[in-house]
Amino acid sequence: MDILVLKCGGSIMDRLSGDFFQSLKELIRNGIQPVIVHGGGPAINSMLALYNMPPKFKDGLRVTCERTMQIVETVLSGQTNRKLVGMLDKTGLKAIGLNGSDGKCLQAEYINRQELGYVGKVTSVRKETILVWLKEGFIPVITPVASGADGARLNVNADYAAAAIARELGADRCVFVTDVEGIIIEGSVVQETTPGEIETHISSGNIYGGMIPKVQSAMDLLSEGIGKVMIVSGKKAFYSKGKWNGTIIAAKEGIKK
Ligand SMILES: Nc1ncnc2c1ncn2[C@@H]1O[C@H](COP(=O)(O)OP(=O)(O)O)[C@@H](O)[C@H]1O
Ligand SMILES: CC(=O)N[C@@H](CCC(=O)OP(=O)(O)O)C(=O)O
Repeated sequence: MDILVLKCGGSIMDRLSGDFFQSLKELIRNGIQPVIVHGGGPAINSMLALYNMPPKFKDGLRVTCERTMQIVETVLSGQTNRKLVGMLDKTGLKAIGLNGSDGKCLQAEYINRQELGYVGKVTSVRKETILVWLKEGFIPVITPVASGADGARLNVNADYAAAAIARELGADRCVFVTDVEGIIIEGSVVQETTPGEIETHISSGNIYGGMIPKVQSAMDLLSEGIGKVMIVSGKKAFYSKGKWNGTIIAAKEGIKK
């Protein structure tokens, strides 16, 4: 079974194009089984604003108090996940929404409870909860909320959640869908890059902000044997007529997309 883990970023969630869904259809026709993990940072920020709660981040992770955690779960699980499952359904694709804490699919530990509150790092993925749906021909759509050992819900960065899921499923490919066409350096989309080049671009400030958890996850996955990691845009086709569009990050040069 060829599995593709696709992370859909909050930056693009409301702007996913018809071509994006056509790409998914073509992949499925070619025997690839997608698993989707979604984000939703901007939607969480909008809901927090309604409660006059300014968003706070530390090293790219949301500082999450108990009240914020309730809002994170309400927005991600109750709105974003529903919306995405609805869009897939409308396109004629069978999808099933899962909260990461359903069936203890995602288990996590606190990263630093004092500094970040209810923020987790995935420690294990119960893959049966995902595989059971794949076998039935559904696309699992997973919200990055995990169960902590103490029963608390933990907020997990969606890029890292997608990487943990790709790793556990032994996915063939992990694709980060975002609002840019790939890694852009000096105004041009890079077609292919390697961990060595990425480290240089991070040091020079050419890769920054929300792109960092994606390339960090990519480098971790490559070192663990997931051979193909991509950054693609949700505004256009990321796969069409058997060809991939976007940046491929490969362990060494010359890996075909
Ligand atoms: N070198 C780069 N190439 C492209 N985008 C970059 C780069 N460095 C930083 N970024 C930023 O990363 C953003 C994508 O990350 P983010 O906003 O967190 O999206 P998502 O919600 O999809 O995870 C881009 O919109 C861009 O502003
Ligand atoms: C701990 C942490 O930061 N969690 C993220 C989860 C959502 C997410 O990752 O959404 P994007 O993919 O849109 O960034 C958050 O609360 O925003």
